Amino acid sequence: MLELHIQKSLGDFALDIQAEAPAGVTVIFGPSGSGKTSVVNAVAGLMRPDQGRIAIGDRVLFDRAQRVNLPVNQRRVGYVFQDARLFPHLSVRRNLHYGGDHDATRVISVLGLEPLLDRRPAGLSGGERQRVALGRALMCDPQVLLMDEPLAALDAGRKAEILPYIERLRDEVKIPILYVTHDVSEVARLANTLLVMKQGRVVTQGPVGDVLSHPGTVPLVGVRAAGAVIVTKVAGRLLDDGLTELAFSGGRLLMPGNLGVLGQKVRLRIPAQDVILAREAPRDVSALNVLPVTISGIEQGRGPGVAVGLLAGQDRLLARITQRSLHRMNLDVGQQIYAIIKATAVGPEDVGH
Ligand SMILES: Nc1ncnc2c1ncn2[C@@H]1O[C@H](COP(=O)(O)OP(=O)(O)OP(=O)(O)O)[C@@H](O)[C@H]1O
Repeated sequence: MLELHIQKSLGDFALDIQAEAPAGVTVIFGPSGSGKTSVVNAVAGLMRPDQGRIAIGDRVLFDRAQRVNLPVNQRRVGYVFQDARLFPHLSVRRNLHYGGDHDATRVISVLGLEPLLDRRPAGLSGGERQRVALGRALMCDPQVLLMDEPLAALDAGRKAEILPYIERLRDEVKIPILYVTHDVSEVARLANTLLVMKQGRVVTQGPVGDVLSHPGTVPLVGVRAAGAVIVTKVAGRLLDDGLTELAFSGGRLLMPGNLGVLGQKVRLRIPAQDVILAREAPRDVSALNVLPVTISGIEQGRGPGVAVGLLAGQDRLLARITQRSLHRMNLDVGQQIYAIIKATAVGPEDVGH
C-alpha cells in the first residue's frame, strides 16, 4: 500500500491530498492543472512537499515531521514519462540494463521484449519504445511504478498494442502503480482504483467500478467518462453472428466480437449515456441486452440531465437520462426497472482483460 499525504504550495496553486494506492493500478484522473504530475513527482522525489508523509508499507520515503526525505535513487521508484527518454545510441538490451540489474529475464518476458533486444530506439515504433521504457523502469525492482500519461503520444493503433502488456503487468507485478491519464478508456482497461483530482485536491477515490458508476461522480469526471466498469466472464461464443456472451452478477450480456475463450475474464466499460431505462421489460426491441435492475440513487445535474445509479445483481451500472424522462416515468430510488444496453454501445476500446 502506498500512503500519500502531500501538501505543497506552487505559486498560486496549492496541492493538498490524502490518499492510498493499493497494489494494482491507481489511475489519477482530473483536468489539466489539477496537480496529477505534482503528486507523481512528489513520490519520485522530484518535488519536495512542504508537509506530509509518503510511505510504501512501513518504508518511509518522505516524512516532514520525522525529517525523512530519501533521495531519488534510494526510493526504488520506477518512472515512465509520456516520451520514452531512451538513450538513442544504446541497444534496447543496454537501455534496459541502464535501469538496474534486477531480473531481466522476467521483465523481458512480461513485456515481450525479446525480439527488440538488439535494436536501437530509432528503429522502434512509439509503442515499442514505451514498452522498453516500462521495462527499464522495472529493472530497479521498484516498490512503486509511476506512469505519467505514458500513452498520450501514441495513436489508437499503437495504444491498442501496448495496453495488453500493461494489463499483464498490473496483474503479475504486485506493486502499486500510479497511472496519470485523461483518457477514460485507459481508466476502463487498467484501473483498479480511481482517484479523481480537482484544483489540487482529491474529490473522490475508491474502486474504479464504484467511483465511475456513482451518480455523484458525473459532474466530476464529465458526462462522457461516467459509466460503469464491470468484470464479466466469457460464457459462450456465438460464432454464427459474431457475438460473445458474457456473464456477470446482473445477468448475461451479448457484445460484438470475439472477446476471449470460455471462462476468460473480460472488463467492460458501459457508458452512462448508452443505457436506456424502461419500467416494463420491452418486447420487440432491437437492443439485445435487457437487464432487471434496482434504482440505487438519482443525482440531478445542473442541465437537463439526470444520473441514475442502478444495481444489477451485486454490480453497479449508471444511466444518464433527461429530467423529463425521469418525471414522465416517475422513477424513484428502490424501484425495480429494466436497463437496456445496445450491444454496439460498448466499443473495442472499452473492453479489457
Ligand atoms: N514549479 C512550479 N512552480 C509554480 N507552479 C507550478 C510548478 N509546478 C506546477 N505548478 C502549477 O501547479 C499546477 C498543477 O500542475 P500539474 O502539472 O501537477 O498538473 P496536472 O494535473 O499534471 O496537469 P496536466 O494534466 O496538464 O499535466 C499547475 O497550475 C501548474 O502551473
